[in-house]
Amino acid sequence: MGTAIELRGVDAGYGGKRALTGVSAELPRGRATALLGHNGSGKSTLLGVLAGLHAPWAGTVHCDGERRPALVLQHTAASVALPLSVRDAVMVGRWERRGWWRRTTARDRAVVRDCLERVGAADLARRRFADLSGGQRQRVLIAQGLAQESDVLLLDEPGAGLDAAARERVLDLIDEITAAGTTVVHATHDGDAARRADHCLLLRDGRVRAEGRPEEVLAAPSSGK
Ligand SMILES: Nc1ncnc2c1ncn2[C@@H]1O[C@H](COP(=O)(O)OP(=O)(O)OP(=O)(O)O)[C@@H](O)[C@H]1O
Repeated sequence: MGTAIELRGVDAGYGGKRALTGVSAELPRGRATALLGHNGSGKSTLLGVLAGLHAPWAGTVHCDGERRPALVLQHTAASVALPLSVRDAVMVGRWERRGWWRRTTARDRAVVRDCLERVGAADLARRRFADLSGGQRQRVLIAQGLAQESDVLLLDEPGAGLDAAARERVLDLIDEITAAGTTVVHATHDGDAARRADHCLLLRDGRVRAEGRPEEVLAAPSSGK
C-alpha cells in the first residue's frame, strides 16, 4: 500500500486570504480518503492544491504518478449551457494529454467507452449531458476524471444534491475505483461516506484537526458526524 500523497506544512489561500495553515498528512495509496470539515474549512482548497490548481504559499506536496491528479467537480458546477453529448463530456478528460485541437484517436475513443462502462453509463453515450439527472451527470463527470488515467482521482462532494440511491451508487463506484488501484480523495459532508472510507482527514478553519481511521476521526470533537 504505502503513501500516495504526502503534504508537509502546506499553507495556501486566495489573494491575501489564508485558507489552509500548516497542513501535513499522509494519504494511503489505492485507498479512499474522505476529506471532512464544515463549510469553509478548506476542503475544496486542499483538493485544488492537490490538483495543481493552487500553488501552495509554503510547504510541500508529493503525489503519486507522472500525471497530475484528476479533479472532478460537483455536477452542479458543470456547465449545461453547452450542447455536449455525454461522450463529448468524457472526451474532455483526454484533452490535457492530447491537446484539444488534435483529432481524437482510436485509443481516446476506446478509453472513453471503457470509462463510461465503468460508471454504468455506456447506454447514455449519445444523450445530451444537459438532459441527464444529477446522479447520471455526476457519474459521467467521474468517467471524465477516469479518462485522464491519473493515479489519483479527486472528487469534490460527489454525493452533494443527490438522492440516497444515487449517493450510494457513487460510493459503490469509489469502492470499485480504489479496488482497481487508483487512489481516491473525496470531500464530503456525509457521515456514511466518511465511514465507508479507508482513511479520513478532518479540517477545521484550514488546519488538520484529526487524521486516521474513520472511527477515530469521526469520534473527534467538531467532526460534526
Ligand atoms: N475563490 C476564492 N476566493 C477567495 N476566498 C475563497 C475562494 N474560495 C474559497 N475561499 C475561502 O477559503 C476558505 C476555504 O474554502 P473552501 O471552499 O476550501 O472550504 P470547503 O471546506 O470546501 O467549504 P464547502 O464545504 O462550503 O465547499 C473559506 O474561508 C472560503 O471563503
